[in-house]
Amino acid sequence: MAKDLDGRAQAAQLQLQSQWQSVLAQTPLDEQALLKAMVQSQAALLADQFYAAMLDDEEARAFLSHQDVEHRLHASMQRWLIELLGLWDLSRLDECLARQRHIGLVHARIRVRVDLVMRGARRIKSGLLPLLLQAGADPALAARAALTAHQLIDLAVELMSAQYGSANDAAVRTDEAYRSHAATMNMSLERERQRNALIDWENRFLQAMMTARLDAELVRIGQCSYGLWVRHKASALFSQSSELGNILQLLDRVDQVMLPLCVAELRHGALETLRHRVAEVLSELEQLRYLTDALFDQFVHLEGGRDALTQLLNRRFLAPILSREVDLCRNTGKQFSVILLDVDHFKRVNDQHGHEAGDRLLQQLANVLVDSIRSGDFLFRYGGEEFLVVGVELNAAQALQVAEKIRLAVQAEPVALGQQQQLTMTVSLGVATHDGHPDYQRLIERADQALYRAKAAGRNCCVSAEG
Ligand SMILES: Nc1nc2c(ncn2[C@@H]2O[C@H](COP(=O)(O)OP(=O)(O)OP(=O)(O)O)[C@@H](O)[C@H]2O)c(=O)[nH]1
Repeated sequence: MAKDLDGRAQAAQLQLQSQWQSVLAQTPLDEQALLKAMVQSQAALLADQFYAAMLDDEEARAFLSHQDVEHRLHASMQRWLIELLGLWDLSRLDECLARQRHIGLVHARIRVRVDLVMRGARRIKSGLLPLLLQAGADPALAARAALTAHQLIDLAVELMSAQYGSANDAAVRTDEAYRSHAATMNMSLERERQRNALIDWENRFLQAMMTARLDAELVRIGQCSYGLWVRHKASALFSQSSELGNILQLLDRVDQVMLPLCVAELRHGALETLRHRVAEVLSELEQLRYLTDALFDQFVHLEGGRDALTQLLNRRFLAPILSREVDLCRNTGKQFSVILLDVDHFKRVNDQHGHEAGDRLLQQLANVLVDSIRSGDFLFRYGGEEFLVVGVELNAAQALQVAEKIRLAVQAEPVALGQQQQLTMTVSLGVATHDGHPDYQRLIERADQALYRAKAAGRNCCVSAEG
């Protein structure tokens, strides 16, 4: 079903592309020149008209009146018009189409309704002919040029709307895909099967090494049953998982780099070097086993929306939660903040103490975080060793205080690694407060930049995006 939808959406896009192409190819040069001259001198006025139409709508007024939005969107609206009506270069068509799709995605994210965009476009269209005539163009030529401009604007809006629709459908489809796969598969059986497939390949690899027939006999790991499962089934089932990307990279590394090295050593090398190469492959297989287990663990908990390791919220629930907070903030005027947190030098922990110790450290960190925030706040495992707090009804100064409290709590609680050993962990934090901008992605980006500054400032500190 999802595939059919994708296929249909692609066919519709190709159709729009070819229609756009023929408008560009068939428009006479005098029409092109007229539209180009008009849009270059009147883009600001047309953008004003577009916004005036949108601002008629009370809901749109709430987010369009944000100063930053007004400033940025007004400028990008002018660029959009100049590109649409002033650029008659077929070689840049792909770029132009991609831009329309991107605009559609942004609209979906900040939930600008499609009918509002169409209303703005209609206002622009109705202003075009008067502007062309006002510039002194021959009336017949002006009428033809206005018609061409209408076609281009319609095509652009259609492309945006198509993208808007698929962006909204995508989240639902992802859920459906996960659920329907889960329902039809016995996941613990599947996990066992893949474990065995990996062991099977390992045995064949060792056998091929012992009989020195690596070249002829051994199927590449990417081609064996485990590799096929990863590339086809796991990619569909676990498409949002970071482990999957790592697994694919490891498979490539084994096939492209490590096996050729083993072959070379078998032919010409010393036994000691060969042993070393084999050990390297075995260590990569161990890593694959770890990542594959993590993949399945995630799946089991995904249904509940929890991250498997830490039991915190999974980041795919971030979008609906932040959207709702943006709405609440608009209605109540109460600000909320996000705190993005990253463990310092976490790679060293894994390298020196092993992945299991790293996992334990992340679990303990999750507990400290839960204890440091209020029960109304949201806590996400944002990435591997990154966490995100959505602090509701929290202004910039309060959010910075919470971040500092978290930083001190983490530092104060060493992780027990063995009977004797303890490890003090530190974290860096970036804090950003919602400033009324409707796109929550901007808020996360600001927190991310603040976190980057905290790392650059030497780690184990908090930086606020508000300066
Ligand atoms: N044990 C464990 N390790 C993970 C997990 N997720 C990600 N990692 C590891 O976390 C490490 C993150 O390393 P980097 O991004 O280089 O950052 P860092 O070492 O923390 O350094 P800074 O962030 O610059 O202080 C990588 O080695 C990942 O493999 C997990 O769930 N468990």
